[in-house]
Amino acid sequence: MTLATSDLTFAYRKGSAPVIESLTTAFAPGALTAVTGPSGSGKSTLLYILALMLRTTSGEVLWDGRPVTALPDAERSRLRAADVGFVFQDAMLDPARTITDNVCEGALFAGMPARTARTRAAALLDRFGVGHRATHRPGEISGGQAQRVALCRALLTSPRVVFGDEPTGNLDHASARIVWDALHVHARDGATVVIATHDEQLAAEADHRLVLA
Ligand SMILES: Nc1ncnc2c1ncn2[C@@H]1O[C@H](COP(=O)(O)OP(=O)(O)OP(=O)(O)O)[C@@H](O)[C@H]1O
Repeated sequence: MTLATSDLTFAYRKGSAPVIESLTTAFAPGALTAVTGPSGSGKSTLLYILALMLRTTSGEVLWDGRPVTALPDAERSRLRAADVGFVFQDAMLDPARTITDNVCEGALFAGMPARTARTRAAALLDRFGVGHRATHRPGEISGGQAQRVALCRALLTSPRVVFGDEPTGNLDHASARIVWDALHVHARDGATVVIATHDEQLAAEADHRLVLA
């Protein structure tokens, strides 16, 4: 899916200085774009806007050319559940639920049959080396393992769009490599992947770069 912004401006409060001003850009399918820029330049904010978690103050966000800003909340949630995977800097797993249940939750919300979700979850957990933790709870696994679980959750529906907000920020080099490469492979498979990062080495490997000031 092609994501685009047209003259996008965003301020957190009415009358306050915009965090993003008059941004017109596009993110193509089949490519990983690294969004870089100093702390506070609006990288996370841009991802939240593109993922329909925040609404623009003015300007438009286009999903495959369709304006999505003015859609009702329920429709925006439905689009997000159907098409978007999101990996945050912290894995943000539900501590009360098993690893498998954490991975499946969003897909079930998006309407995937439970049996399909569990089968896919098992395959993804195995692929990322955490299959042996499937019945454990988040408190019983390491930070690097938790982030791989979050990656499985983001990829479970094979979403057409995946965002990463500093997805490797808390990881050791080996785990960061696993997460980054998986996101890059997902892009190569045709998805639109947009990652905010401070990691210059990884950003240099991206297909495209958007630098916020
Ligand atoms: N919920 C909020 N309410 C008000 N201001 C906010 C909110 N979230 C972020 N901001 C402000 O918006 C600006 C952009 O923040 P954002 O988190 O998007 O930047 P960033 O480039 O991702 O930063 P970092 O690299 O430190 O994560 C900052 O000045 C920040 O203080």
